Amino acid sequence: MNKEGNIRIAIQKSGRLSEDSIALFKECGIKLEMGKGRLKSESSNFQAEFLFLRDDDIPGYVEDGVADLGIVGENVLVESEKDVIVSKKLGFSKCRLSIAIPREDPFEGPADLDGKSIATSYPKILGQYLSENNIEAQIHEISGSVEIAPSIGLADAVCDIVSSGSTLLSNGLKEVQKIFKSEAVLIANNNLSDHKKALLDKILFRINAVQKAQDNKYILLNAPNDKLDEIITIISGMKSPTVLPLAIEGWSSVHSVLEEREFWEKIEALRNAGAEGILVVPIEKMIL
Ligand SMILES: Nc1ncnc2c1ncn2[C@@H]1O[C@H](COP(=O)(O)OP(=O)(O)OP(=O)(O)O)[C@@H](O)[C@H]1O
Ligand SMILES: O=P(O)(O)OC[C@H]1O[C@H](OP(=O)(O)OP(=O)(O)O)[C@H](O)[C@@H]1O
Ligand SMILES: [Mg+2]
Repeated sequence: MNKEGNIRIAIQKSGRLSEDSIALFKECGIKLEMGKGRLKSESSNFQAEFLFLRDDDIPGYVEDGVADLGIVGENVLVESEKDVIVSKKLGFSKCRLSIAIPREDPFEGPADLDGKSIATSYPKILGQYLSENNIEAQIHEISGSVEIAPSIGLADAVCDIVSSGSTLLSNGLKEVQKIFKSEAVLIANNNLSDHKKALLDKILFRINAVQKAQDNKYILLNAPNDKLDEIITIISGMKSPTVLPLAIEGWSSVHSVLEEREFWEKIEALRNAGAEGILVVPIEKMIL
């Protein structure tokens, strides 16, 4: 394999993004070895080299071209103010940045934050929110364990990552304002060579197939032949459903693809239309 031709991909070494980033490349059929303490690894079956880094460093490395691609949370990307291309939203590590205050404090609206101090690791995103809403608050930048700040008298409020809300709850805080929605994104350097652009396209093609498969289910069912027309309109599938005769006279087997988001409504409609023996199975890859 041509070493110069490898596309360099930066992923988080360990943390909330690591497992899903590694799983994504595996599902795309791109092998990557991870040894203990190993910070760089070349794929054995794709022209790619992986760098295992702290997530905060990834946008800068991709902007500078030290890495060609990277996976990072939108929160870290926007806070970094680096100039890179967002190639794909990846749908994992979904979270939000929110302002939270002690549970017992009253809160009528964002104007209540005027004159308050807010601890955060995201001073730029918070600063933007405050200025857009004409709130004069003091930003107190800290690098971690932000939720502790009000209880030790460091700040009146916090602005940090929230997902389930359990960290806020266990620190006596309540979420009062969501200011930014985030998920993991694949970012790319602005000046990729044509060769690397072609490798990125290959990766994106595979990611799309993996994501499409995750959003869809394969469905098999039995139906009396006089109900086929109605059933086929309910599950039209990728082109049209496959219809095969059953050994028993007057019945057919119908195979199709269903989108996860409309799954339960369609199942109900199918049952009402006379479908029986409905089987639903996951799809591993889906190429349109
Ligand atoms: N509770 C959560 N639920 C979902 N996503 C989260 C959660 N916490 C963080 N994230 C997302 O995952 C990213 C990485 O979080 P993590 O806690 O691993 O970062 P970190 O401690 O700064 O890691 P590093 O050591 O690489 O600097 C965050 O920037 C955010 O996008
Ligand atoms: O709303 P929740 O589901 O409780 O998640 C939010 C917490 O998750 C993250 O921390 P993490 O657990 O990754 O630890 P860290 O602070 O060491 O990064 C984040 O910094 C919040 O503290
Ligand atoms: Mg970090």
